[in-house]
Formats: sequence, C-alpha cells, structure tokens
Amino acid sequence: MERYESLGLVGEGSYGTVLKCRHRESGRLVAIKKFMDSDDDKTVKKIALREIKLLRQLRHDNLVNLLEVWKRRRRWYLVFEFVERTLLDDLEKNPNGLDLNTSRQYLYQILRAVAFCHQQNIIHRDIKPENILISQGDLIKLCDFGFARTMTMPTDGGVYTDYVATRWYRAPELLVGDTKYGKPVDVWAVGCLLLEMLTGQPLFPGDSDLDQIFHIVRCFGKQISLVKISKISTLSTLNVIVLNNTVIPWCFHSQNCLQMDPESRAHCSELLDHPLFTQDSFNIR
Ligand SMILES: Nc1ncnc2c1ncn2[C@@H]1O[C@H](COP(=O)(O)OP(=O)(O)OP(=O)(O)O)[C@@H](O)[C@H]1O
Repeated sequence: MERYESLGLVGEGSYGTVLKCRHRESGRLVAIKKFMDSDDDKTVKKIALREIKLLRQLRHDNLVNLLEVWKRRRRWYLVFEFVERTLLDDLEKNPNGLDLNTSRQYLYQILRAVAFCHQQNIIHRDIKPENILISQGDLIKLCDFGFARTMTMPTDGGVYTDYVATRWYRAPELLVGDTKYGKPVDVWAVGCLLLEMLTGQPLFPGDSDLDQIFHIVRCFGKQISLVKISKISTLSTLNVIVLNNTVIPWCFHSQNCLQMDPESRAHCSELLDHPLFTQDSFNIR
C-alpha cells in the first residue's frame, strides 16, 4: 500500500471499502478495493477469493481491469484501473433519464460485458447502476464480481443458496426462492437498467421482497392497456410503448429481457443483434 498515495474514499460496500489512489512512481490513478479482515469472516474470504479468481479469468474492454492483488495483515487488496464515474452518478444528474442514444450506447456495452461473462459460464448476479462504471469517452466497465459465480452443469444438480444482491434488479425466480436460476437473472437486471436509463426512475423499487413482487405483478397486469407511439417516427420503428409516461422499447420489454419466465428471456448475444443496435439509422457498432 506504501507504493500508493490515498486520494480518498470512492465507495463503501458490505465487505470493504474502495479508495481512489495514485501510484507514487507512475502517477497512475487506481481504485483499491480493501476487503475487511478475511481470516475471521468466512463470507468475506469467500467473496474476496471469488472476485479475484473470476476477474483473473475475465478480460474484456467492458469489464473493469484488475491490475494487481495482494494480502496483508489478513486483508485482501485488489487494485483496479480507476474509472471516473458510475451510471448511478449519471442518473442522479439526469433525474428524467438519459437520452435514447446515450441509453442505447450504454446498453450495448453492458450487453457486451454480460454476454462475455455468460460465454465463460459466469453469471454476475448484481447488475445495478452502482456497478456500471463509465470512463472518459463513455466507455462502460462492469465491476463488482463479489457475487458473480460460475454456473454448474445441470447434471451436477447445483443449487445456489448464497444470493443476497440488490432487490430492485432481482428477477422473479429469485424473489420466489428458486435456487436453480441461471444467466436469465442478469438479463432481467439489464431490462430493469434500460428502463431506468430511459426514465431516470428505478423500474421496480420494492421496499421489501414482497413489495418487490407486487411492483412486478402490477406492471405486468397493466400491459393490456399499453399504448403504442406512432407519432415519434424514430422511436415507432422500434415498436415503442408508453406505460405511465414511461417510454419502453417494446421489443426489449415484452419479448426479451423482462419476461416473467426465465426460459423466455433472450440471451445477451441475441440482444446484441436487436434492431436497436443494427438498424442503419441507429447503428452504433
Ligand atoms: N475501478 C473503480 N474505479 C472507480 N470507482 C470504483 C471502481 N470500482 C469500484 N468503484 C466504486 O466503489 C463502489 C463499490 O465497489 P464494489 O461494488 O466493487 O464494492 P463492494 O464492496 O462489492 O460493494 P457492494 O457491497 O455495494 O456491492 C462502486 O459502486 C463504485 O462506485
């Protein structure tokens, strides 16, 4: 740690703190995630080791880059490239939501990050605005792999029992206690994020697990009265709907990310081929 000068706290999580630091020799800015004492607490140890193992395996432009790791006085330290802001910061600055083009560009990169994890058979399990870092030039970097895990083969009969991640982005199967969930939980969270980017408001801000289910059921019950917009030409080609003044790219909402049945949700790799990204007038590749 002596090689780095601390410039202040940037984040505080359940299992440690994240400090902005400068490498004394090179001047490079980094974020150092310092876990709590991991020898006494088995959960901290498990989360730290899992994050280290997965991040060493996962290298991608849209994933935060792990630079070095050490353990000192029973604490793990993870050094990352420093990223200027999070999606939460952008949403706080834009309470009415981000414009469609910005949302689309962010969404595309988030999908690339998650598709890459899924290709490696890893589910992130905690996709939320705080964990979407945005660097200069609006490059998305997904972070926080403390809850991520490798999927077991269906034949292993693996069940996942340690899921505690953020409620607002939790898929219905998690809320009802299904322990055999999979990649579709990340797709649900991405669907929630998209709507939050477009409106500035969390889609399902439940204040308890039960309330979370009510939020979701209420929204799906209202689908019958959804109205298509035809007058906004750029949006209508994407088959957009309005729900309580919320603009929703319908294809995402109804056929893809936010399906109640996880089996019916699209795969991230399919979503990357969605007209939202491939149509000439919207092409961002
Ligand atoms: N590389 C980074 N650059 C800048 N800020 C970062 C970086 N990594 C993390 N942060 C900030 O620190 C916060 C906490 O980081 P992270 O989510 O990895 O820690 P955590 O202890 O797992 O938190 P939580 O309990 O909220 O999941 C992030 O939400 C982000 O604001």
